[in-house]
Amino acid sequence: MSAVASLTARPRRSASVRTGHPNSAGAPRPTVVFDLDGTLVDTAPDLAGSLNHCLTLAGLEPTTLAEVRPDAGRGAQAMLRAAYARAGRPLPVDELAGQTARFLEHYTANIAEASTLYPGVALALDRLAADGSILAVCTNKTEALAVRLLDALGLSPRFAAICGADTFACRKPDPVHLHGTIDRAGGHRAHAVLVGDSETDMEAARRAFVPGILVSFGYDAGAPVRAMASATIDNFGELEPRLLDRLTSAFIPRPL
Ligand SMILES: O=C(O)COP(=O)(O)O
Ligand SMILES: [Mg+2]
Repeated sequence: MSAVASLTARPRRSASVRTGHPNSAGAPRPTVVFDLDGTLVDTAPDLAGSLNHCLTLAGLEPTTLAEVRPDAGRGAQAMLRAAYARAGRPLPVDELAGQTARFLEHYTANIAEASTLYPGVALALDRLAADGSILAVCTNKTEALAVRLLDALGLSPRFAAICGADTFACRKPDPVHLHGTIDRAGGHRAHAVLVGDSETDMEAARRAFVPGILVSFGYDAGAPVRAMASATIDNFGELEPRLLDRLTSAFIPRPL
């Protein structure tokens, strides 16, 4: 039998029921959980815009996108701390608190001005959904900001669950966040993967006993993170059902 014939002979998964239990053909439906910043969406331009809004009001020079990008997935406080450090200016606790509130207010109002989907995201989500995968988002943005961004980009209806840093008691890398997302999506923990761009994501996957797929184009894809990943993809064309089947069927958690 040719490779094509053997693939087409494989039972198709039913996309009609939102549950992780096997469909009538007996095939388990994979749950594909995505990180947001640096994985589905390049949010660095809008994050840099909000950071520069804060820096300018504090009398500091604006920072460049290249300087912001490595910290773009680490939250507002990390970006502010790094920018003040680059400028050689101390950042007392009360100023950090005020600047964080200012950052979030500006970012909420400008969340989808210059943020863009990474190439191939929409097609990959179509393809995975057509194959019967359950799709979900697990991000360390707050849930409200994540929903706001995904709404603005027209992506929200594609996901069975969108869970943020404040959805559960714990956030990534705590496995509670990833397990809760899978559960809320109606998925099955033994047939799930996490697609992410950072050490936080790969650590969350490892602690949740779920394969972690690293995207090499995100904000944090250095050698240490690659070593933690079960697989690395260079574009969304590589996120294929065959890869998910291979990872979920042969997954042996790495030792702690
Ligand atoms: O906003 C953050 O802190 C990071 O968001 P992410 O988990 O979607 O990368
Ligand atoms: Mg990220």
